[in-house]
Amino acid sequence: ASKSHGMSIKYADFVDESYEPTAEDLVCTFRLVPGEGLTLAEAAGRVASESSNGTWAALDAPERVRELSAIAFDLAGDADGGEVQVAYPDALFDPGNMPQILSCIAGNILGMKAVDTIRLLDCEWPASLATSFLGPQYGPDVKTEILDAEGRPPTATVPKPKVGLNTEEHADVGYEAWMGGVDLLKDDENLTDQSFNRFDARLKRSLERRDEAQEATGEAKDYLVNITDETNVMLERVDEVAAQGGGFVMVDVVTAGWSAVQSVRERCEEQGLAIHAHRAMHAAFDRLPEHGVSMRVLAQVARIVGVDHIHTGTAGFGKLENEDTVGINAWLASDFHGVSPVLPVASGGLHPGIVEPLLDTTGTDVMVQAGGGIHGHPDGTRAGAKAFRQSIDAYVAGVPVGEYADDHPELAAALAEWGTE
Ligand SMILES: O=C(O)[C@@](O)(COP(=O)(O)O)[C@H](O)[C@H](O)COP(=O)(O)O
Ligand SMILES: [Mg+2]
Repeated sequence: ASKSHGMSIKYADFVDESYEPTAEDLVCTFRLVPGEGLTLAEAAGRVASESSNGTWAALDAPERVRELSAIAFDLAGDADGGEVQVAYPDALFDPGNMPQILSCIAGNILGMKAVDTIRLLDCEWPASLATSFLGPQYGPDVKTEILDAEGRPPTATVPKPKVGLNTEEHADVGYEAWMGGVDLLKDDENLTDQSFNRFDARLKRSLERRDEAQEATGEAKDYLVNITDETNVMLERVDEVAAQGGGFVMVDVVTAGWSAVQSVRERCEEQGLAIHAHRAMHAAFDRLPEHGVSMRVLAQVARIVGVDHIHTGTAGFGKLENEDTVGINAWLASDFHGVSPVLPVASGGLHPGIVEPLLDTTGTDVMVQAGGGIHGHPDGTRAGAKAFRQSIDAYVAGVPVGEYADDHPELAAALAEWGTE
């Protein structure tokens, strides 16, 4: 039977340099190096085609199918590489389904021979897609709606060693840190439900100690308990945290996957819990500048799906490589189709001596987390927590940290131990 629709679509049809995107388009910016023998336009056509509704063979398709095709435009560069914009009509997507959207814009195209390397750098999201998800329930409002951290960065601490403490030891570390002035105890990413520190017992005992510390300090305290596991288990744990009087859950959003995060977000809506997003494995996507998916796009996805906090790095001050912390934080706080902002989290190698340059760079609308930078304090956890809180209080008061340490011995000991770099 001969081709009947009269409309054949081939790679070249997916490029229109003069295309003007509409408000209904999802516009993605890619950095790519064309595969051998291809021009930038030829590679861009293949990217737009394969990430929307085309393939390598010329196809016969009715007009209405053609309307779902993406368009590559605004090509900047040459056969050695460049940046390409691709506009996807929102009708291509399944609103409220993040795995489907990512299967288009970050799917097979990352493995095509038509490009030597390709990186999804940024997205301009249409309101139709951005608002088809729940978005954050609290965002930065956790500072006042759940915690007593108005006008300052909330602080969190991960007990270190990362895993191995038993339930009582874990809750003790929490109590000491809370008594020292930290707002949030946080589980490490690899602490879930191991036999030496079971989830249920850890949750119950940590919240009991939290209640004691709240009583003693008069300040709201809470627990970023790691619920990451199989989705149904995570949903049960959301209910358990709410039943036990916790205000937050922590989810490793990259390893758990966006489908699971969406389900947890729905359950947290019912239970009124805030979601702390850890991002272990993000570097598999975003570390190499010429390939993968940028942390900026991962942060956009996290905001749209609806986490309240997400780790975005330490702007180069800590122990981990980070990309564009300040730019990503600015986007997480920006106006975005009425979707709530997200509170960025600075974490990884932080200690009281680098809080000042960090906040000078990021501003104070961040959460700051220190594990080693508190529990490694020469005088132990409570002194470490005090020193960390003192470095925040010094910054908010506008007093140089060295000067503040003059009459804050815990801070002085931390600066003596780790310096200010
Ligand atoms: O395991 C760790 O390394 C941490 O608990 C920090 O511990 P320290 O405070 O002891 O360094 C966090 O998981 C990282 O900060 C995550 O990286 P990011 O924030 O970049 O996602
Ligand atoms: Mg960790």
